[in-house]
Amino acid sequence: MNVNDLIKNLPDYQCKQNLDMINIEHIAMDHRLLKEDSLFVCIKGYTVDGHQFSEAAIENGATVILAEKELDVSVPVVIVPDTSRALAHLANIFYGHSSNKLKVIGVTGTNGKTSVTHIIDEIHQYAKQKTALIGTIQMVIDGENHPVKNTTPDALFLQKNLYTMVEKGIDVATMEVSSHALDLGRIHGVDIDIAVFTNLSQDHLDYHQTMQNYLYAKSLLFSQLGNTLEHESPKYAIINQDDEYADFLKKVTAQPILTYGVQNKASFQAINVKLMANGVSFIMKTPKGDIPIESKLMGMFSVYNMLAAAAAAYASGIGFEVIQNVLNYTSGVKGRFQPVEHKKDFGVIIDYAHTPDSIENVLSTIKRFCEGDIHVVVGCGGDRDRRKRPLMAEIACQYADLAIFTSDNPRSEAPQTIIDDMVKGLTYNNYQTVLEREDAIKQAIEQANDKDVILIAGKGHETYQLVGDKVLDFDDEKVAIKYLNS
Ligand SMILES: CC(=O)N[C@H]1[C@@H](OP(=O)(O)OP(=O)(O)OC[C@H]2O[C@@H](n3ccc(=O)[nH]c3=O)[C@H](O)[C@@H]2O)O[C@H](CO)[C@@H](O)[C@@H]1O[C@H](C)C(=O)N[C@@H](C)C(=O)N[C@H](CCC(=O)O)C(=O)O
Ligand SMILES: Nc1ncnc2c1ncn2[C@@H]1O[C@H](COP(=O)(O)OP(=O)(O)OP(=O)(O)O)[C@@H](O)[C@H]1O
Ligand SMILES: N[C@H](CCC[C@H](N)C(=O)O)C(=O)O
Ligand SMILES: [Mg+2]
Repeated sequence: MNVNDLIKNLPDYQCKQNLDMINIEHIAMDHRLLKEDSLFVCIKGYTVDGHQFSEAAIENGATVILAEKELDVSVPVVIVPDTSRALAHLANIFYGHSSNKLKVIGVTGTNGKTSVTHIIDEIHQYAKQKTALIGTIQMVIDGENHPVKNTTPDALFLQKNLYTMVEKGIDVATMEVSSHALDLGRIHGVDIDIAVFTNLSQDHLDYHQTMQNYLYAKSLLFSQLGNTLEHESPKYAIINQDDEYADFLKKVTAQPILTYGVQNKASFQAINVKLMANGVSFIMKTPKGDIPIESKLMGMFSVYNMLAAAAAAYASGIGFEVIQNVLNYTSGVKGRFQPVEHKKDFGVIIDYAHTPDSIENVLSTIKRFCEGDIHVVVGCGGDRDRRKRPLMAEIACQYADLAIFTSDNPRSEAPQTIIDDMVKGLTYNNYQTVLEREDAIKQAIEQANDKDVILIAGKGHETYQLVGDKVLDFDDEKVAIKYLNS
């Protein structure tokens, strides 16, 4: 593609060199991944400044550079005020506005994004549509799995893969949209058709500082949903009516709104909810009548996730028979309220709860059916919101009979400091601290009696422990099975 054609719509670029003869085959933001005839985009990151790699990028095949300042290099430099912002738009143009050719469903909220996106994807698959899924665990394009670094990838990775999806004939792409992604503009240029809000509670204050900023970041998904009703297919905002921020988000969007909830009247409302030891049942009131649901998923939070997914699927044009069938058979996502198979007479559940609200939801769900004691093994991530640490510990002690505080991805922090932050000011004494996660799981299992339930929280599907710069193998399920069988 000719570089002039690529950049001509950028509002505020400057370039002293002639770009007429420069055609590029690729765009790259990492000099290590460059190919011949590439545009290299210098991004000022949190760790390093990509501008320092411009020489190396030229050696690796860059024929033009997008930067935020003049560079003394041998190829033309296009200067823009913000390369990240520009990249999102250039990648969208370069990859042929692929999101316009697909149905894109974006799900945001503190908890439940992975769970809801999986149900939405299952519903579309059941309706015989070709689907793609982007989120915390992986990216899946028509059944093929690809690893991911982020819950919502950077704009370049995202646009490139939306293009691949179009090439592969994907009908609908469902993606998690994190608050970081919204704040950093990773989805600028992505034409979202259906935007779903799960809930908002405390997390990521290391990044956003205040709940107000965090809410504002989440709201961008809804304000960016289009400002008119003239679209090829109608757009929808799907909003949890029981969340305290529902009314704010409804004002943010100009698009038609479908609400869901349990406590408040909503387009999709669950009534007669029964929370059982082996699932949930409820009547789903919908714009087209009442639908009984009997699901294997556990807890009130799963009722919300199913309502959100059902509303999104309805907005996407899927019939209620399909929606009902999928809600009745879906068995959830790896590491989300996942029972560990073993022969002992107590239960072991692995769950990705890593926020105060999700820990509370999961523990209160277990409390409903547990006939013995509840033990919880939990830690808090390093280099993440410090303010959630004491809250998570407090809730663990409040709901569980025994809480074992341990490590969960300490990253650059000292594991003991994180645990100290958790227990500082705790008025409960039903806890132990065990630095090594493996020892914590072992001790929880050794202390369990018949009918007890052990919740191993925080890591869910993760198969690693991030310690300093190291990625160490660690799988809660495997470790639990090792001690359950010994
Ligand atoms: C804070 C943050 O968002 N960081 C993201 C950012 O990394 P960074 O700013 O540190 O990048 P950097 O290493 O400084 O590099 C700057 C530039 O130089 C380039 N570079 C770098 C090194 C080199 O040798 N050559 C080179 O060209 C890089 O490709 C990049 O373009 O850009 C990277 C590439 O896009 C992201 O993977 C990375 O996410 C990190 C891994 C991360 O942990 N992010 C978290 C905070 C995050 O975004 N989380 C959300 C939500 C999680 C949730 O679900 O709750 C998410 O969506 O994942
Ligand atoms: N609707 C919900 N409300 C509150 N808690 C939930 C909800 N759905 C799931 N959870 C809890 O939150 C945990 C994480 O769920 P899930 O992975 O779906 O969330 P997520 O929003 O994708 O998280 P992340 O931000 O890490 O990607 C689950 O293991 C469960 O404990
Ligand atoms: N996407 C979340 C996941 C947290 C999971 C937990 N295991 C941790 O490391 O804190 C984050 O990066 O904040
Ligand atoms: Mg997720």
